[in-house]
Amino acid sequence: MTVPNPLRDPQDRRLPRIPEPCALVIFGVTGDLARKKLIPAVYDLANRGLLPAAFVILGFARRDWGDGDFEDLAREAAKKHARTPWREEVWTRLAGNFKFVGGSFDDNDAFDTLTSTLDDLRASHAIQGNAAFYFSIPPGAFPLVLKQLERTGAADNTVSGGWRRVVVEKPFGNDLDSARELDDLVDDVFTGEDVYRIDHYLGKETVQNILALRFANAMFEPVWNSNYVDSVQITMAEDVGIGSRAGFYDTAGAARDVLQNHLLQLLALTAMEEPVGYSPDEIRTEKLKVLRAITLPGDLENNAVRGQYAEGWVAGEKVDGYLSEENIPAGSTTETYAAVKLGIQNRRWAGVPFYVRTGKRLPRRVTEIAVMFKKAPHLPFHAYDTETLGHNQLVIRVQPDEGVTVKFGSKVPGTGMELRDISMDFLYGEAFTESSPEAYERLIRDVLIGDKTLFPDAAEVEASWAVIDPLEAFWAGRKPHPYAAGSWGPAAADEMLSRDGRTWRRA
Ligand SMILES: NC(=O)C1=CN([C@@H]2O[C@H](COP(=O)(O)OP(=O)(O)OC[C@H]3O[C@@H](n4cnc5c(N)ncnc54)[C@H](OP(=O)(O)O)[C@@H]3O)[C@@H](O)[C@H]2O)C=CC1
Ligand SMILES: O=C1O[C@H](COP(=O)(O)O)[C@@H](O)[C@H](O)[C@H]1O
Repeated sequence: MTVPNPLRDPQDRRLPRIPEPCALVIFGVTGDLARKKLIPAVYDLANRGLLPAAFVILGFARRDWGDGDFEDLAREAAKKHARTPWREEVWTRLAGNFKFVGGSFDDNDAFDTLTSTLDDLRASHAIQGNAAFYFSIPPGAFPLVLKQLERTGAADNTVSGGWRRVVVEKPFGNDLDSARELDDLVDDVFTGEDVYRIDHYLGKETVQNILALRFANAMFEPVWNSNYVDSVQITMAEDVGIGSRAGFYDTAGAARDVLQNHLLQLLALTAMEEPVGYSPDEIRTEKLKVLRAITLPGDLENNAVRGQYAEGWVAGEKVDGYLSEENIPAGSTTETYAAVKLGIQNRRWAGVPFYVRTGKRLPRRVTEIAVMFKKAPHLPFHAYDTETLGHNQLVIRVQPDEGVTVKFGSKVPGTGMELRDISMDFLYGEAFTESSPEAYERLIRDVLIGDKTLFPDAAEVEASWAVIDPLEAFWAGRKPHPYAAGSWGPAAADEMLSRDGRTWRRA
């Protein structure tokens, strides 16, 4: 046992901390994310007893609503999407704490009303001046809402007498330049330490477990490098299409929507060095070194593939192609699939390709990180006995079958010496009685208690755009490869790996 160093591990994380009295202000409270994730997460926190006794949830949207209308929407959303069981008594306690302000982002009166509502709550000692502003709104509206919060003084924690924090959804910017502009603006309006750039993948239990797996054990780290690893495959596949998000999605595409953030964060956690301690700064320092060391191959023509789904069949159901989705402009060349080979220029990973792919309308929803090991340098068996042996694999199954799989060769029972690959599985559902909190539940609580460990900082976001920008520039003006909905993406993505003598793992 050593004396704890408060810089390396600033808090005892075994005990759940209850936030101070506060308000959570959600902009875009009628939207998809707020209804499916944020409001249910607030209910789950209440259900687990992790909200302060004095807590107000304040919704803002373009509706002529009273507090009761908002409460009705929230109840329906929580009942439908919460992870924890429905308990009427929990809802009853939460229910009196809903407030609603209606208006558009360019409506000064609405923001004045919002600010005076927060002032009244502080004056009545309901929230002690503490408030977190959650931007669950189209990314293009971030600057306007920031300016409104600046104009009204609502962002100013010296005036409010408590803390004022802001949670900015992804994508943070549209490229490196716009991310920098947004960084400047958000740091002007709030102080840097009060800005939470959210990437909900970091709130997933299985993603946090990457560091535990790698650094709490002795057996993985010695082989976690280019001496033993042949390649790494990171897959984020979705069976859904773009749903009702055409307006946002068509301006973004798969690379900006998830590659720039979720997938590069998964890559950073997989490839980073051991942090000095489990504190926000130490972890970000190591992730940032990886993000800055990422390179795109010179030959992008053969190593970066973008695709767009055409009509097809998913889970036995005929579905439209992207171009027939509601509100998608005719002839759109936005990609719904992206696959790219990345390198990491450091001693640990030089020469190891990281193949990263994501797509909508693929056969099933699965996110995983597969570390593919090199083949054994020599086998003392006959070649015909080992025909079915592949690479050893360690697969971190992020979702939906949360767990870890290790794949290795084993003797087939019998008198001969035939070898075959087998799998050893760790399943969360079998190993733990505790249920995983939903990512947003974890992250909202972190915002309210002021823990930034799981939030990327400006430098990480900028380093990620520096990877994506040249890719987008290369793709500009090129048509994506069509792929049938329900397939694993364009043939060009398979060819990309086969040129390297590899195949995609069947996820
Ligand atoms: N949906 C998802 O699965 C995920 C979304 N995100 C991010 O979350 C954010 C929100 O996404 P999502 O919920 O899907 O978006 P939606 O389009 O479903 O919702 C947007 C919300 O913003 C409101 N809004 C838009 N314009 C204005 C305006 N001028 N004035 C007032 N309110 C306005 C809408 O209100 P109104 O009802 O009046 O139109 C609505 O409540 C985005 O940044 C997205 O990238 C991140 C991860 C996942
Ligand atoms: O951020 C986003 O993530 C969702 C997928 O999230 P998951 O937790 O269900 O894996 C994706 O559908 C959406 O396009 C993207 O904006």
